Amino acid sequence: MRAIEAAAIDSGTVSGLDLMERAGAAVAGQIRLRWPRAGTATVLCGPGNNGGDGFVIAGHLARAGWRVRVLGMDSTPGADAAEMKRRWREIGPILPLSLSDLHRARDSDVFVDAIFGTGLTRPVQGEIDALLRHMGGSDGDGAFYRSRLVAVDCPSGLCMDSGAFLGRPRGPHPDDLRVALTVAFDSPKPGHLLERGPDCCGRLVIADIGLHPWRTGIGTKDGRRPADLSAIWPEFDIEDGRRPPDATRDRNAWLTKRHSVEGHKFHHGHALILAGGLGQGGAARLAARAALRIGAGLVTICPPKSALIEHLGPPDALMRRPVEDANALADLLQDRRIGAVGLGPGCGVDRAGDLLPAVLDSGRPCVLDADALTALAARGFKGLHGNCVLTPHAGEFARLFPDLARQLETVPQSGPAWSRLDAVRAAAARSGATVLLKGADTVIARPPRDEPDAQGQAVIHSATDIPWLATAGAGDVLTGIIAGLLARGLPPCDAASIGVLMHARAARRFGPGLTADDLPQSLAAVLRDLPRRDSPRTRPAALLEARPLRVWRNW
Ligand SMILES: NC(=O)C1=CN([C@@H]2O[C@H](COP(=O)(O)OP(=O)(O)OC[C@H]3O[C@@H](n4cnc5c(N)ncnc54)[C@H](OP(=O)(O)O)[C@@H]3O)[C@@H](O)[C@H]2O)[C@@H](O)CC1
Ligand SMILES: [K+]
Repeated sequence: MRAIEAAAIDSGTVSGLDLMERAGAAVAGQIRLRWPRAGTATVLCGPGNNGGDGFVIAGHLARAGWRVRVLGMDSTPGADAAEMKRRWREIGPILPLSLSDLHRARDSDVFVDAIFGTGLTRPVQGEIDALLRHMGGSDGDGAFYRSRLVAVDCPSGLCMDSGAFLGRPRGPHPDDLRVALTVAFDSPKPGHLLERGPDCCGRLVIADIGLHPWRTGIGTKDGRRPADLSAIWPEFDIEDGRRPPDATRDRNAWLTKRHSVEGHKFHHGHALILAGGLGQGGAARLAARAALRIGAGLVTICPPKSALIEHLGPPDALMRRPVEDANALADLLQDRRIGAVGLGPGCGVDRAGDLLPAVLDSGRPCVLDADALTALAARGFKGLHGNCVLTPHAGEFARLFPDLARQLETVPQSGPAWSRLDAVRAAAARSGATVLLKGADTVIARPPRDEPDAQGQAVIHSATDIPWLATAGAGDVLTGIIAGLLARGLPPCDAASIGVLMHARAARRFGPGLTADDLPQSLAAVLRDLPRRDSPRTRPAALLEARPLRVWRNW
């Protein structure tokens, strides 16, 4: 964000003051949309540009007839924020940013948190810490403030690179400041989407403050993007009322092609799902059904001979082929038409460990999950290659990368804090495979291509609105979706990120009461509703993602 902002200011087209004015106006506009009747507002302003935005908000609300109280600090080192402070002083006074002055403002309809934004570098301390804890609720009236709090860019104290509160143990904490509405600028930051971010930010509105030309590179001198924001924010995850970008519609057309274009089934790929011993076949069958639904032309489930009987029921579209051991699998994989392999769900650790070398030696794109990950943790990463996708949940991640998992648990003392994004990127670089760390805030990273120290592309898929997806077998379905997409020819990182997106959409579409068996069926409805190039009109409902993010323009 800093790089994009700097590129915009360097171009001479906009000044920092312009951006601050647009940012403040956007927040004031959102407040007036949510609280249409002018009331009483208390604006809490910190020392930096976040505080500068606060002075602009105060001015806009005052001109709209609100009774505005501003609590601020003596020191405002930045020139832009100092100018906005000076302009506010022409309208009204600035009271000290203290707990006692906050208590005197209990009659407010709205409290604006403009204390710290993206510039937070260390844990908040002293009087401001006490004030934030009070509003957070551990020793105050949290529910009272929460329903009235609007955060500028983020709730103060939250690190925007990680979604962790600096100076606090990872995970929910009674002191965490949670707000009703967060208005952030241009793009969501990782901290809005990871860890505590989704819960603490409340409703997240992304305000467009005119930085698009510099985000996309149109406005920069060399046409380059100053930062690759798509790395953290897949564009197809936004619902902003516009037509989806062409790339999204092309992708959607590709996803649904299997169902609309004539072609030989082998053109759509052949996925192999390896299954385990008798009585363990459900997980692999869930994966196989999902691979079929996402459009793989052929899917074969491969249990040992003794367990074949378990797979003789529906779905009839599924092919069965016994695979006794690694040699039999290596023979089978001589067939070049087999495009991808799924290994792990219900396989048993011993069998997964036995089959793993044959899968890896074949060089075939593969998804390694569940028991395959346990086997991998025991044998090490040798043989993994760029076409492998690992899909660990937190526990499996800790077994595979214990040091990275430990680092994720330490109390962050300075910003930017080590984040899930950092951890998964490091895991991808170390293992040489695409790594997908499952959770409500899923992170996917692919290994850096050339330079060993470079960071590979990464994607965050934050979906805290579908808690019912945490159900037995949901992970097995994800394995199957990704295996199906790999078989159809998608590169591993795309297969993983589109797979997670479709998986979440299927769950959202079905709603509460979901079991993993319902997911493959629900996928069909999701595919049917994808807006395509040939769609008569876009269907915003199909674009509605994780937590609805709205892009709002006011300039
Ligand atoms: N992105 C955009 O396009 C636009 C962004 N805009 C806005 O700018 C915001 C970012 O502004 P920012 O960089 O000035 O940082 P901000 O969060 O205000 O605080 C930094 C100050 O706090 C201090 N400080 C830090 N930690 C501290 C602590 N624990 N305890 C005490 N002090 C601490 C730090 O001082 P220092 O670390 O040097 O001691 C510094 O003085 C961004 O969130 C958005 O609202 C819009 O105006 C325009 C368009
Ligand atoms: K803030």
